[in-house]
Amino acid sequence: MRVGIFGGTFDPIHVGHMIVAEQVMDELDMQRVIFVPTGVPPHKDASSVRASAEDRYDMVLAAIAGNERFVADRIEIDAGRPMHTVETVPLLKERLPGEEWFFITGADEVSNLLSWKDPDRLLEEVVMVAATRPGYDLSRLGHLEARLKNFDRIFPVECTRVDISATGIRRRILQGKSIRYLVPEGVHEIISGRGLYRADGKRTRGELLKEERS
Ligand SMILES: Nc1ncnc2c1ncn2[C@@H]1O[C@H](COP(=O)(O)OP(=O)(O)OP(=O)(O)O)[C@@H](O)[C@H]1O
Ligand SMILES: O=C(O)c1ccc[n+]([C@@H]2O[C@H](COP(=O)([O-])O)[C@@H](O)[C@H]2O)c1
Repeated sequence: MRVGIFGGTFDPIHVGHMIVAEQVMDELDMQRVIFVPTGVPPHKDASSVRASAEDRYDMVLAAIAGNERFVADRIEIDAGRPMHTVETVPLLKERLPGEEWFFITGADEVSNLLSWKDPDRLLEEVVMVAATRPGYDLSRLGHLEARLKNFDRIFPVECTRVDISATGIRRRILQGKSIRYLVPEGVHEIISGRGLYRADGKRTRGELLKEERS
């Protein structure tokens, strides 16, 4: 069985992630994609993560609902401490069935691979899939070739490019703008129902302005 691991902060998970997961799965004939939301991020300031790990996990569950090949795993959330991918991957491989393992990332993230913990060891564990993302040219990966023993284990996959980012979605919410269709419907319901990413924790600026006017 071919399995893809898709790690991410998913703050929130959005349609860009779903397109990458589906198209990489299809292109590489994977039977399963495991979404692994970061608990305490190993590579960025924890305070830059806006939603709680539980909210982000619930949004991942809502996003993958209805796709029997997509599953989610809490390993990094339950750890309650930073986990580098090179630590997470062997634990998942021990616990779950699978013969061929891949780690799915956007091309932007792969181009930073030298700053990850033990990238060459990670590339022994998984083939790293670099999914195309608007604004990130795959030729930018060339600089890794001389620096990584296992550079040939990086596999670019051309995906439909959608210029959506979690940062852009959070910004739109703060501006009181709609994010409908940028995230799966179930994720939209969680964000609006729980008032996630709003400046006041409850209503958007647009909603407050509408209330003031009425
Ligand atoms: N629109 C997209 N197209 C291709 N890959 C994407 C896209 N959005 C995110 N990714 C990839 O998905 C993985 C997880 O991304 P992450 O959860 O950090 O989302 P993000 O949109 O990049 O978030 P942020 O804007 O907060 O940095 C990363 O490897 C990232 O490169
Ligand atoms: O292991 C590392 O050193 C490492 C450094 C940077 C990113 N990652 C992983 O890459 C995935 C995508 O990260 P992000 O910040 O784009 O959500 C996520 O699973 C991170 O844990 C891992």
